[in-house]
Amino acid sequence: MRLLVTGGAGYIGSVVTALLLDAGHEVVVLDDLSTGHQDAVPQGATFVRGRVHDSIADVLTPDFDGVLHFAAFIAAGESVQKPEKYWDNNAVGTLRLLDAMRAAGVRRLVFSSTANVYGDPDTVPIPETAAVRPPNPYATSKLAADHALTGEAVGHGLSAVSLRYFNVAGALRRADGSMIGERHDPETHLIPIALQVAAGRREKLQLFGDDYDTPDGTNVRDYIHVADLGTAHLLALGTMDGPGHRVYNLGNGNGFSNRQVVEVVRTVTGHPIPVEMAPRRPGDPAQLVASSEKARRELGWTPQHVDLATMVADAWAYMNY
Ligand SMILES: NC(=O)c1ccc[n+]([C@@H]2O[C@H](COP(=O)([O-])OP(=O)(O)OC[C@H]3O[C@@H](n4cnc5c(N)ncnc54)[C@H](O)[C@@H]3O)[C@@H](O)[C@H]2O)c1
Ligand SMILES: O=c1ccn([C@@H]2O[C@H](COP(=O)(O)OP(=O)(O)O[C@H]3O[C@H](CO)[C@H](O)[C@H](O)[C@H]3O)[C@@H](O)[C@H]2O)c(=O)[nH]1
Repeated sequence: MRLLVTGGAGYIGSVVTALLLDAGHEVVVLDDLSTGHQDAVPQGATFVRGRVHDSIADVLTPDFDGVLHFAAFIAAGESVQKPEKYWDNNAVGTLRLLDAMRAAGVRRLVFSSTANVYGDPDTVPIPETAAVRPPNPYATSKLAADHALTGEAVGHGLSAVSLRYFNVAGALRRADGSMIGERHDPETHLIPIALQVAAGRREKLQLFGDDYDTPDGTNVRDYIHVADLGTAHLLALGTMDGPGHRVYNLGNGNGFSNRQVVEVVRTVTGHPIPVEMAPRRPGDPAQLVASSEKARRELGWTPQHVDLATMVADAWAYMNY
């Protein structure tokens, strides 16, 4: 297929681009480099620098078979302080993409949604049928985009899949020995921050809140290896023929508290990780753990790297690569 990847210079988009190229697809990456890196775009992809809002109508010609839409701002905490930044980039950007797809007659779309839309769920692990209670503007902006996809499928025959990623970690090891991984600046995610402490690039890690209703009081998250996440995109693309919008949760069904994550980082790196308790970060749900039964059943998805220590080891190898 000839595919457009928005956000393909970012962490997950660059990994998925590599997997698409390895599978024989032709890939054009559209990215404004607002948080991504041009050197992260895998060799073999065509790179176009541009913002979705301004460039998508020119880039998306009718010869494309589909779009994978990763371009977004991703920091849930920041979104509480700057909601307009998230609504504009994540919700409005997706509307502009849908306009361009409609105009060009391109019908397949795989969208990066998020576990964050569930907020504080009634049941854990969380199925796709759970009530959505987005706890911050990042999550509301992503949920709005999900709803826009549903309307587009009904009104205009779009074939769309929203993949609701839980917490993505690790790095891709390619056949030639090269690696692709997470390189956010500033970094906001727990595992890479803990690894920066291990590497001596930060003095300590702040843990945001230990008074949640969880076993040790810190937030619980479900971590998924970026390579397994990438595979799900290829499987989803293979199932998209007719109109409709499907949603899949992608996680491993194992919850790790923030304290447990830090312990795994200590074990894997062999470095002490000094921790300082800090107040809660606004907009953080207490506990997010996935049920991915639907993805396993309908997409035939079977994650291969379910061990958190493997994800941390791969992220650590990438940091030292
Ligand atoms: N990282 C996670 O744990 C996680 C979890 C759930 C969902 N997601 C979703 O996955 C997607 C990718 O996340 P990531 O961690 O790779 O983030 P990232 O910041 O590494 O990548 C996003 C990329 O999109 C580009 N971009 C942003 N806005 C753009 C725009 N308007 N036009 C063109 N390019 C634009 C950035 O330059 C960057 O390269 C996002 O949509 C995010 O919401 C991520
Ligand atoms: O320095 C830090 C960084 C994070 N945390 C805590 O670690 C946990 C995980 O936080 P991350 O920022 O690593 O990840 P989030 O769970 O907030 O969100 C991530 O995963 C979501 C899906 O669950 C989203 O889609 C989002 O893009 C992505 O940032 C949270 O309890 C957070 O408060 C700390 O204690 N200290």
